[in-house]
Amino acid sequence: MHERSRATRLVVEDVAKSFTNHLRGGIHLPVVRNVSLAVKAGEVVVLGGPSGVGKSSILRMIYGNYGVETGRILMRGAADEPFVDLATASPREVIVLRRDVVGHVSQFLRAIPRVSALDVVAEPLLARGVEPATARKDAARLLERLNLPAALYELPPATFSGGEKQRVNIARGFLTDHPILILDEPTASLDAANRDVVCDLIAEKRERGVAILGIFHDEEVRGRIADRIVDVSGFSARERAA
Ligand SMILES: Nc1ncnc2c1ncn2[C@@H]1O[C@H](COP(=O)(O)OP(=O)(O)OP(=O)(O)O)[C@@H](O)[C@H]1O
Repeated sequence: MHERSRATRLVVEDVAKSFTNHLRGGIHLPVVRNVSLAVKAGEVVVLGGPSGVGKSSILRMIYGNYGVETGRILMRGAADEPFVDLATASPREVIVLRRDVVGHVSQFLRAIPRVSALDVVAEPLLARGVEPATARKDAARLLERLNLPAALYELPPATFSGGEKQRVNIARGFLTDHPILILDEPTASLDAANRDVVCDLIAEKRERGVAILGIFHDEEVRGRIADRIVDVSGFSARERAA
């Protein structure tokens, strides 16, 4: 079992994941097993290892997008709160954890038709009861920091460039103050200047005691932000190619 302290916010304990393809005669694809790691408040942990080893699958289990086969995923928002096991949480509990405890920036923005960029970013604040005018002002400030042209704020992001969509996605994930933040390659489609902004935003979250777990393929970004790299190869459930 992983060592836990008051600062621990996220614990992944003996988690396994495999996929079964029912359309292909039930082909069973083991991905990871015995995944165990912990992230403390104010710590940035990066998942490493080769393509296909299971990094994104681990993040998806932690955010509740993929079911957890075995093991536990414990999270809490503060030292004096009890841990909740996301692996066995009800859909309603998962919604509450996502609202209050765990934030997420995915690789791609899922744009909602006709909703403006500003409202896409402001939405998680509105869900937490923040005044619409305040939420939109905060959203605009963050989009400005990420160099999104103001002319785009009122437009739906569906037609934005890859990097513009990703900056809307980042702003949405960083605007709230979740105590745990899951980042799935947020800098992948960004230019150098905006990558710098995202590194600064991550450093600010860490300063404020957020526990961060992410995937970053960019070596330079890793070097700047990672307190620790966990190599997922150690949890691979596959036979190594000879
Ligand atoms: N929904 C799914 N159904 C079936 N197989 C899946 C599913 N999601 C992931 N996999 C498989 O699990 C394995 C691990 O994928 P995953 O995306 O977690 O790897 P990764 O380490 O994040 O890779 P990359 O660095 O290339 O993004 C892959 O072989 C992938 O095909």
